[in-house]
Amino acid sequence: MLQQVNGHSSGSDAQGRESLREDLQEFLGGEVPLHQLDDLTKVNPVTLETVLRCLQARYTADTFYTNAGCTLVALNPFKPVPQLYSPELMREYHAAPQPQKLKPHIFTVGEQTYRNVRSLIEPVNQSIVVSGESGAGKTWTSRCLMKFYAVVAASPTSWESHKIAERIEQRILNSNPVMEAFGNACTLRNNNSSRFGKFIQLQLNSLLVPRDHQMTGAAIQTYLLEKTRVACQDSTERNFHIFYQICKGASADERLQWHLPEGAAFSWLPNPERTLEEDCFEVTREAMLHLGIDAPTQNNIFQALAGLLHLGNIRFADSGDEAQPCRPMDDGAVRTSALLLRLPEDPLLETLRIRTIRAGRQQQVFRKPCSQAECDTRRDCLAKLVYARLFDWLVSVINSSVCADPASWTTFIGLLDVYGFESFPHNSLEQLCINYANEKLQQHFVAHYLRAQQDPIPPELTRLLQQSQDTLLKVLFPADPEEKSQEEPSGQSRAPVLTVVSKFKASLEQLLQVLQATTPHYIRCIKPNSQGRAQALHREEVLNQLEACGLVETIHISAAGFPIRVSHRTFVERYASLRRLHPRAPPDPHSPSPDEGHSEGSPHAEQATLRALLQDILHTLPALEAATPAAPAGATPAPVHCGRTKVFMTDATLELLERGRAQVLEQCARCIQAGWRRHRRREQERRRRAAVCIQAAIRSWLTRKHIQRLHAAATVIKRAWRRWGIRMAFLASKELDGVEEKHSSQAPRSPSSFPPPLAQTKLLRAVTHLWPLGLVLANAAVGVHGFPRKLVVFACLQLPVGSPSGYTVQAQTAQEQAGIMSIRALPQGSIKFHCRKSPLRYADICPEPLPNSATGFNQILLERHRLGHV
Ligand SMILES: Nc1ncnc2c1ncn2[C@@H]1O[C@H](COP(=O)(O)OP(=O)(O)OP(=O)(O)O)[C@@H](O)[C@H]1O
Repeated sequence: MLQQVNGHSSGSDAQGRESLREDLQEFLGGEVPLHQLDDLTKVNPVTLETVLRCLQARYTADTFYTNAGCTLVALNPFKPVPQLYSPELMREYHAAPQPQKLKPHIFTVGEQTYRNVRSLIEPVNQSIVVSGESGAGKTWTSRCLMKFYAVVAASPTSWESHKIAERIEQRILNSNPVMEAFGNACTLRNNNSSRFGKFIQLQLNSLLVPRDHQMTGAAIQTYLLEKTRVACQDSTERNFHIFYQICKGASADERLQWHLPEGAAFSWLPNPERTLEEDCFEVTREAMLHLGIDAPTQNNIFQALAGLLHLGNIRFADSGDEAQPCRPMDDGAVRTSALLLRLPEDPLLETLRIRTIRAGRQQQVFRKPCSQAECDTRRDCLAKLVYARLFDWLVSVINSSVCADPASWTTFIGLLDVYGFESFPHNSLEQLCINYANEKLQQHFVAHYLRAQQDPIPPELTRLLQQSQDTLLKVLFPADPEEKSQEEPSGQSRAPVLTVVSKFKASLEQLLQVLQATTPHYIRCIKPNSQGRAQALHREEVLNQLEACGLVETIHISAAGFPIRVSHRTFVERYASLRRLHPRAPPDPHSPSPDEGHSEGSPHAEQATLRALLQDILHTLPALEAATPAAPAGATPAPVHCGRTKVFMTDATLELLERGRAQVLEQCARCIQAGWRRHRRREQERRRRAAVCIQAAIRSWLTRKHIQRLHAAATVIKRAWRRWGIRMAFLASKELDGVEEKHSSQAPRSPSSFPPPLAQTKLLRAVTHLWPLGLVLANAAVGVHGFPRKLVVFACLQLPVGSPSGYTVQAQTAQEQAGIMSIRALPQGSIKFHCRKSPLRYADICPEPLPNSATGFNQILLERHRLGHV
């Protein structure tokens, strides 16, 4: 039953029984299934066997990444798992509040480094050391990490800067196929094995948007290209991919031009019949084009490579006489090689066969024919020299294409893809344990490898290549006198060897210096089987790798120890704000201060102050733990120890501190926001009041001005109106008087016609008081006629009845009467009737009534002589 439950096959051997016992234990104990253990530190007990079983269970469940304390273990799936590297997943890890809570992944490491850079905690720059044996997946991992940064560190600002970033990212990704074509080869262990070490510095810029770092460029540094592979390959392996690519992918024209006929055999091109997915010439060409290597330059490069292939076909036959140079077995190979490398044929042959020796004080030159073996070595050396320079040149071209201006980047994340051997940047105590086995291997490797690389270059080879007419070779081998003197140090035969070694040492030291100034992260790639088969984990092979990399020791140290170590200063700088959460009571003034006894500013005083602050911070930990929602009651306190210069803690403690810090920062942010809002509101209110004040002042000023203008205008109008009124009154009175005078001058004057002053007064009174009655009577169309009417009128007007002939009330037609509004008797004896309409011009529009005149209506004179007709 157990076998069915756990899916293990039965076996009679001891291993099978052991396995069964463990299964039983696991089953009865109800432990978490092994494949669900995300961290190898949780495996109990931590032994090679249990770690291996856990990895195996996870591998079977298609779970390829597992944490091992500070290291991420990556099992090579040996099959495409697209959903594991999709941009969506990259974004998910990037957006997660706590990526370490997600499933272990290289994106967790990538995101952690990116966040560390953004947090600006020293050391800000980060490095990821990807290690593992050949074929374990280091290059794949580095490539995925580059893609991850290309996605998450893309510019979100302007469209233009986004495009620039995209272009740079594309170039960085394009450098991969080129580097792999020229630097990778199919080996026994890996079809696409990197034959060089690589440190990629991804340059990030935070100048545009602080705290949002974007990838602005990259710099690639390569180490120890295995150039011997150009001329010496194992019969089961292959040369660098690029040689196969040009032989298989060249067009008919190119074949002609490069002298690569179909099916041609080259001794430096073993296993040409094996076609790999890496033999993609078009992809390499396309990528080269994107990196700025144009078609003619590419042509030049491929022609030189074809020249090297033909060089490899040159075979020498022993002359049998030491004094005679060896004879080439195939003149055609020499000719074609010289043609493609654009070298003079005879000097090429001579350089390969004859050694020049300078000796004596006068530096006399001796020419010594080489043995057949020496000729072969010189030929190989020539090829290696050309290929190594070409590779370096390519790297420099890639760098000039992807490297950002130093002023445009502030931080970097370094990806170290170390091949074949281990190279951790820090060699502290646990690294000594972890890497002990690796150091042994590395020692062996370096000793072995360096011996193979100690490529003395005969100076005549360099001189020969400087004679080439080929544009590319001229660039690779400039006739530089300085270089010449370096490579030809007047007969000191060991000097070139020392130069090569010291160059490698210097570049390695430089790399270690760079790494030591960064925060390192480790990814350990494990190869489940050497055949590259999916779903197959060979226990022995994996066990060897686990042992070699000291993974169990790493887990022990991570589980039992304190993998996080931070200097006092950094710790205080980062977590000082935690004291806000739980401030301690002020110190007793009578108790001695921590720096008492130390002079101010002295290192001791500073250390004492730091320690006091440190203790304050550490005292907040229990409260922080209690505030954690998931914390079980009575949980053990977070493990942390304060050393002499550093604070030692576990991942859990770090997480707790970080959570507390985030809480404080949030509170501070809220406080700042509230303060800012208050300040902004006050400022707005102040501005509003000021605006109202200004508006009121302007309005009152405008109103005053308006009123002043109205006043001035009114004065002008008043004056004009008065003048006009006076004029109109004058004109009206003149007009009325003129008409009257005219009539009076025409009428015969008798003494009785002049009423006495009393009559005049009465008449005026009549006009004033009785005219409405008179008006009524005068207008009465019916009832009163003839004399009675006349009498009524005269009585109304109180005119002297004795002189009725003196006044006449004219009877008018009905239409004319309708227009009469008033009657006026004038002393001269005439009566004026005011009508609605009048032919008079000025009297009608006179604004002010004259004294003794009716207002508002026209006046019509009744002529005296016509009064009799009434
Ligand atoms: N995560 C992965 N998913 C799918 N296949 C992978 C993965 N990692 C590695 N591989 C496969 O394993 C092969 C070897 O990987 P890679 O070239 O990265 O190994 P390496 O450690 O760089 O080897 P070397 O040191 O020889 O260069 C790849 O060609 C690929 O087929």
